[in-house]
Amino acid sequence: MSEFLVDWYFWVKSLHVVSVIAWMAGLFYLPRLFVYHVEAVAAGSDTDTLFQTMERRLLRAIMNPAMISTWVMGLALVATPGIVDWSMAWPWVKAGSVLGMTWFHMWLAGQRKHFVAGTNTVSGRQYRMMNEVPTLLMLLIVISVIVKF
Ligand code: HEM
Repeated sequence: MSEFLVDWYFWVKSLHVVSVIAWMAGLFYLPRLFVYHVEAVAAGSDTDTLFQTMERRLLRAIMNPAMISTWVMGLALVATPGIVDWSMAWPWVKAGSVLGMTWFHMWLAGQRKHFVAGTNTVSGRQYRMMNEVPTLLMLLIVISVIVKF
């Protein structure tokens, strides 16, 4: 198994980065959709239904598969011999940050359900502020994995 992971290292890492790009696109875009949904759309209108469809498809067709693939490829890289040195700080910073990113994904999925049920209480301003969470975590993750402090 170790030999297999070493042989496929660059392919696995390429798929990891491609999955990350798709996941991050959704993590940045879905809160923006929520901002417009809460500020400009009347509950029960045709536009409300349209936004709910866009949000459901973005989450189910892009973000969920991309998150799973990011995790699977990332854990395969962790299991590849010689890649992660747990005595350094960067793997811990990255691990904490990806757990934070996964929590943010789950939070967005929960908010989508609130829009469907008509029970959303989060304002457009709060969604704008939450939109900074993936930006900060992405900075931490990319610096960790490239600078390797
Ligand atoms: C979800 C769990 C994740 C795990 C377990 C994971 C793990 C890893 C590991 C072990 C590497 C290999 C490092 C190396 O080859 O030296 C890596 C590479 C990389 N990861 Fe992740 N990662 C995850 C999520 C993410 C996320 C969310 C991002 C971006 C926001 C990200 C961005 C990258 C990048 C850009 C690289 C390539 C770095 C390089 O080759 O220099 N990863 N990841």
